[in-house]
Amino acid sequence: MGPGPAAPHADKPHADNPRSGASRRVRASAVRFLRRRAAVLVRLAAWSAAESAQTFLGGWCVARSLDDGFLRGAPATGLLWLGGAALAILLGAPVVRGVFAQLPLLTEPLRDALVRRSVVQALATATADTTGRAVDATAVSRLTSQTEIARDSFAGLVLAARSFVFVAAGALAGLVSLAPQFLLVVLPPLVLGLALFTASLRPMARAQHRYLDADEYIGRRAQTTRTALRDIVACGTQEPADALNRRAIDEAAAAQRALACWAAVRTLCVATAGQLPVLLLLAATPWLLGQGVTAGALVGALTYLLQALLPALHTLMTVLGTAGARLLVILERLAGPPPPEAEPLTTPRQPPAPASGHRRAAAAVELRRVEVAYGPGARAVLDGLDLTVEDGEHLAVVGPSGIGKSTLLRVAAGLLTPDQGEVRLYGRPVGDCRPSHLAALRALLPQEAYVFTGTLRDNLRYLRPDARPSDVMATVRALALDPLVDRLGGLDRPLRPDALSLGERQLVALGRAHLCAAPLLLLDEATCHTDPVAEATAEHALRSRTGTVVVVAHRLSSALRADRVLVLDGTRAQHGTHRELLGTSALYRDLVGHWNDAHG
Ligand SMILES: Nc1ncnc2c1ncn2[C@@H]1O[C@H](COP(=O)(O)OP(=O)(O)OP(=O)(O)O)[C@@H](O)[C@H]1O
Repeated sequence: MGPGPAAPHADKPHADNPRSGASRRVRASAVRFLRRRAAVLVRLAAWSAAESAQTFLGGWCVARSLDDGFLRGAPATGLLWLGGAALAILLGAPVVRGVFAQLPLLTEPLRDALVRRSVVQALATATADTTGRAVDATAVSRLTSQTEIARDSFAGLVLAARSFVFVAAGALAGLVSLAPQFLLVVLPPLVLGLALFTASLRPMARAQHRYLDADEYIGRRAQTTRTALRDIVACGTQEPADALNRRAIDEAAAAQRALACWAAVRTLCVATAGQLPVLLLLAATPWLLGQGVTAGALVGALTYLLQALLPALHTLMTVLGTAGARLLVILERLAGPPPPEAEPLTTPRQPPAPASGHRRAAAAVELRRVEVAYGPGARAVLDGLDLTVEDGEHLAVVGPSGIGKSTLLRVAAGLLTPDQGEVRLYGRPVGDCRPSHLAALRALLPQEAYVFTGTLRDNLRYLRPDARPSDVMATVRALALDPLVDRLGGLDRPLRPDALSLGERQLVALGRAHLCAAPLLLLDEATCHTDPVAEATAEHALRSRTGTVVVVAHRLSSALRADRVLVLDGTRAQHGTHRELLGTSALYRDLVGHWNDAHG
């Protein structure tokens, strides 16, 4: 009974549309943010321009030291030029200081803006909740670690992007000044690598999103499974729960593989834009020498490529691929709608609003062409089954042993995803319901009643912890549980499950179902160990509460009490009242005959 695993896509973290909307909002906010800080950007560019000069001087001095010094037999001149290159490196120190003085003027306002936004979001979530119970569990993380990560990623991004632009400008200017032919060799692979990298950014960000989503989904599934463990075992739904968890893990593994593939693409881009020019330069040396390019210029060009361009490119691509994607994800989350609610630690107390907003207008259960087979080669247990159970109806399901009655209930409860067909609860496809929604819509009582060590009151209130004492007493009266309460020494005396008979355990579970807020109760031979009087009392009580009851009938009396009976007969299904079915269904007549024989 209670929350069980839902279809794997039931609580997928983000739909596509909210995300693209969030991307747009992030872009617009980023443009506004940078526009307002144009002065800082100009100062940053001014300091970075000095970095261009430093890069330019580095290669140029090396070239001169060879051409005008060492290769001409004038080592003193060569050393002088190398001293110039060293001086350029030393001059880099104040440049770095100047850049870092400007950087906080960009990163701190971003952090402040993100903190402000997180607080507003958390307050909006809390104030929008009229029950006063809403807790945005991610708010603290957004306020602390996520904003810090965003700030650090942004700082890294600014540093890397700025450095690449100005270093590349200095290096390209140096190459042209040494020999314009260098551009013919260096530019094509550089442009190709950068274009490839730019094209891969969007899918790389998508892969990062997918991985984070999958990772978070595993976390939520682990929490859900841990919370619902007792119920999963009690309902015998370990297999579907296991399958869902496996699917979540497989998805995370696939997402991580995809991410690794994009990391490989990034390496290819670095190789194309950064290392291929070096190779081409070496290969083109005879041609370049033929063009009158000097040996010093060649070494200077290699200095530009190896000392300046390649490290800047490598840093840019790594930072964009990792910190950039992280920053994008965090900004989109902060700009988008609040993240999906974590699975509740306890079963929700009230059913959520139905999808259509017309609970009474939608059928409680709708099955359309539902097919279920346990395994690829296995015979279909349910084959193209159509079934509508109206809200407020009481349906009994009958059929020979092993025909698929429990399967039908598990499908209707959203615990078993059919191979084909559609299942709706109150108008909403079960696949679209999060486990918490499913738990609020329906309660499934299996034959093996689940009772835990604790008081009888706790056991009864398990699916509705906030039930008032008067509600509990109403349930005790409705199900005639007084003798059991007396025997146990009161509602608040601890009970031991193994000290209860199977029938008593079923009574406790039935009481729990009576007290819970779910409008749909699915009873899978949940009264088989109770005596016929207790069964009749329980069914009457469950039926008297507002809602729908579907019962896998253990006795003929259950079928007689129902509004309608569904007879499962192999792949065929017939329904009607008891009287109608006696006339139309030979199988039903057999079952009734068997029940009559068995019970005199
Ligand atoms: N997890 C499973 N794996 C493989 N086969 C299964 C599984 N669960 C049920 N089956 C098979 O599916 C068929 C229908 O089982 P189901 O429990 O739905 O029948 P039932 O009508 O409820 O039976 P009973 O009245 O005996 O409880 C049976 O043949 C059963 O062996």
